[in-house]
Amino acid sequence: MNFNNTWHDELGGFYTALHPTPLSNARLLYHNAALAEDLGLDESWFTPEKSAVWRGETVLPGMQPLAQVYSGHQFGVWAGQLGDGRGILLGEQQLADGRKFDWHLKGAGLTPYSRMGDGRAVLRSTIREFLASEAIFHLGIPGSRALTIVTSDEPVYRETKEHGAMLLRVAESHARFGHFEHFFYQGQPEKVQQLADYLIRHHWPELEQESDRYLLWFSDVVERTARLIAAWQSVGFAHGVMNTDNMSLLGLTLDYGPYGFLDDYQPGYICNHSDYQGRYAFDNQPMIGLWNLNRLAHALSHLLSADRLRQALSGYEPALLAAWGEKMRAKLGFLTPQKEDNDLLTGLLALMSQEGSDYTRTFRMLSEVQQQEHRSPLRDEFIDRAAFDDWYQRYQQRLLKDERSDEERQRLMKSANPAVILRNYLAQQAIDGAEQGDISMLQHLHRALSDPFSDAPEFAELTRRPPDWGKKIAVSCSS
Ligand SMILES: Nc1ncnc2c1ncn2[C@@H]1O[C@H](COP(=O)(O)OP(=O)(O)OP(=O)(O)O)[C@@H](O)[C@H]1O
Repeated sequence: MNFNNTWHDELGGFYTALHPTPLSNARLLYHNAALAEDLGLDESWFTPEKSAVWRGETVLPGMQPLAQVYSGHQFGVWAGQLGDGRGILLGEQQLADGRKFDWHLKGAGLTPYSRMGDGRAVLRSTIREFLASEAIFHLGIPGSRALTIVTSDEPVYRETKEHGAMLLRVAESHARFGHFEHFFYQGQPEKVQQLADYLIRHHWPELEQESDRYLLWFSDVVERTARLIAAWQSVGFAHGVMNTDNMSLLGLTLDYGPYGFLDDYQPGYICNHSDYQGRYAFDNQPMIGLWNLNRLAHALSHLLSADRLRQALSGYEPALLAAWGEKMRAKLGFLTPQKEDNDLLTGLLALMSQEGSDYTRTFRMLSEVQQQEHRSPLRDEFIDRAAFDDWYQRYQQRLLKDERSDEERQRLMKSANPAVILRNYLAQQAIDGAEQGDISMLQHLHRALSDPFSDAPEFAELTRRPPDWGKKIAVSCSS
């Protein structure tokens, strides 16, 4: 196991070095065996004796634990200094194949950036983050991943008393838009440049020798952000807290808090009950991505002229539309683009919104349709049958244009339309069980989310439409 910490070695002034503070009577509750294997960790790493690292009681050779400092805009307002208030970057794992992963322990105790917080995370939010990061990863969307969940007897107070917990999260990088904002607003443009150089050196090495490297790099950040948000929109994922301190420079999904996957298709869905204005509503995400990129561009204004920043930002909308269009065409089973595709897509989405159709189930049922099939079982899901029939007839005509077999199209559609998603009420069942010491639902859900495009009968009950109470679970920033 090979660890170092380049953030520590190359970015003095960007962090405070410190160790985690363990929880009382902490124990490993669950670990991600598939991820462990990918990271080269065998099962012996998860015995009680060797779990001290997951419990924050020890660090491995080569690790240099630290809390990063960053700032950010929260809910559209400059929030000033934030930083890792409850997370500690333990070190960076270097894998033999050249990949590199930050190991970050969330809920690891007080840091100089804890402000009014207690430095802790609770079991509920830790399980939510674990499951969501796995769900997103297996849907093929970039994001951090979760390796271990540690629970404890330490009481942590949110709305009620909860169990203190820790999550070991891995990500290619934890660099955030807020890192640049921090040094820009502190009047330290040389640090902005130092960080850009560091990121290019470690994550965009192919640009290092380019005279235009800052423009090329920022343009790629813009594109990655656009592609990430297009991917979220296609699977119905609402992040919930797209503050600039949660925006990854590498285009990863970071910080799974009060997120929600769409149940009913409501374009204006607000998953975060602390988001009173609906700033982070589902259909606002593409616009917020650009707003956040504009904040980042401002923080880079010593590195690039206003014209060049604008030039890079102008790539956002086309990149987002191209990525979203491609994903939505796959969801509809269109193999070669045709001019009527957009109308068919907006027609279906309008119908779904009017009817409150389940976003995931509707597309999955559409994946079963056969060419020239006059009556699809999907019809029974709609109250306005005439409107559905009209759309369906046009859809059938469109399918004929691809001249491919049903089998080929259905294969494409079933790899774009998941059967299982992480519905809030399912996550809540896993939490309720784990809080009583029963992790069977957590395991079951984790297995299902690891294979979201399959029709495996053992997961059939997870693909049902949620009960009404399940759609109303309130999720807030409290974590
Ligand atoms: N319980 C807490 N104690 C101390 N600081 C906290 C606590 N909860 C949140 N913070 C800090 O408040 C800011 C915003 O919190 P947010 O929930 O977005 O981040 P987070 O979930 O703690 O961390 P991350 O973004 O690394 O996943 C961050 O600086 C975070 O470290």
